[in-house]
Amino acid sequence: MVMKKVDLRSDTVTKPTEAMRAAMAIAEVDDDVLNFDPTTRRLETEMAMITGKEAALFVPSGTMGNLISVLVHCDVRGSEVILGHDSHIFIYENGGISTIGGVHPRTVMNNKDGTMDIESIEAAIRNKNFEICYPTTRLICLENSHANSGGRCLSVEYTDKVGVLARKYELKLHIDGARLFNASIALGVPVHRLVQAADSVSVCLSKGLGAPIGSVIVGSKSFIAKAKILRKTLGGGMRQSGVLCAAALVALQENVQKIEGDHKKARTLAEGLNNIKGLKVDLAAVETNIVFFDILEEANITAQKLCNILEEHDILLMQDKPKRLRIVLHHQISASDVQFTLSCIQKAVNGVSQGNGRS
Ligand SMILES: Cc1ncc(COP(=O)(O)O)c(C=O)c1O
Ligand SMILES: C[C@@H](O)[C@H](N)C(=O)O
Repeated sequence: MVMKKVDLRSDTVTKPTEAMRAAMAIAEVDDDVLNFDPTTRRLETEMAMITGKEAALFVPSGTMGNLISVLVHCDVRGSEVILGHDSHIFIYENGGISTIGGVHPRTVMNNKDGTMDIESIEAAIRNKNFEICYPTTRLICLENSHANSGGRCLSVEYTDKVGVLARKYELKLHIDGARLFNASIALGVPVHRLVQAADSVSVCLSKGLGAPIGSVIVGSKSFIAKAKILRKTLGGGMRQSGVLCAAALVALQENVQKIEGDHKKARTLAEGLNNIKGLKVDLAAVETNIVFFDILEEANITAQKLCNILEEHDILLMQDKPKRLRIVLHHQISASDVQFTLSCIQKAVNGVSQGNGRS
């Protein structure tokens, strides 16, 4: 019997549901480069409506969504983007905005809650009177929810303030909204209101929404027109993309309502971990589906060793640092999976002899 893996490495690991596969099989498709694929257009129309933006564009990944967005806003040589020192764009996207786009990053420290101090953002904006030396600031990037802060949510009030600052200096605002639906559900704020201040947003379909592939960038019609050309330049123009978008449409119908449950499972897991001697969780940081936990010295086990022990029980986690691990909940993790994981971690950390332990 093949044991089901409890895959907690990320919310990017979900498999397409039967409903998604059925929709993919019968999707109405056409060439989305030569004209438009009807199913892709349906998804883009739906996402523009949900986010309150004029237009949308389906892209293969969140990394490409962010890259295209930054490069459209910073289309002049010598451009600079202000972004968090712990942002996904700065840390995990191979420096693409610079290596491909020639855009200069200007990092501002992220606070524990994923925000950047407004004053620090303003201080980082270049003085145009010294352009003989300075790059030109053209864009500010936020990330909501903020992955490396543990999935913390940026409030609509904060986002609006950054929007006011951007407009004050005639800058654009992009939001990396890979987990925007998680932030919306956690805050109880509609998606369109949460991103109202943004000129562009990149939303992942392949994370908490559970679609197998893709992201959507949204913005003005002129922004999306430029983005579509740049997507083709980067090799992201897809032909019958409706096969993929059909699954994403199912995800929008079926999985948004499951996100709150993911957050509850994350909370249960976080509280359970925090009750295990030798482990520490910042419970205040657990606002959505991501849980970071630290292994204390008294536990006398490394993150890698714990990952290895858990893998023997078909539980997969991602190591963040030598004594820190990350767990990401998604709709294919059950409440019993959470309890089984807690039980296995308890035994591994407390050094209890390992049985399979699985009911
Ligand atoms: C906050 C954030 N932004 C962007 C991305 C990039 O998405 P993708 O993996 O689809 O390139 C990820 C993770 O993958 C992410 O966690
Ligand atoms: C690792 C990172 O790139 C990915 N976005 C994740 O959160 O799993």
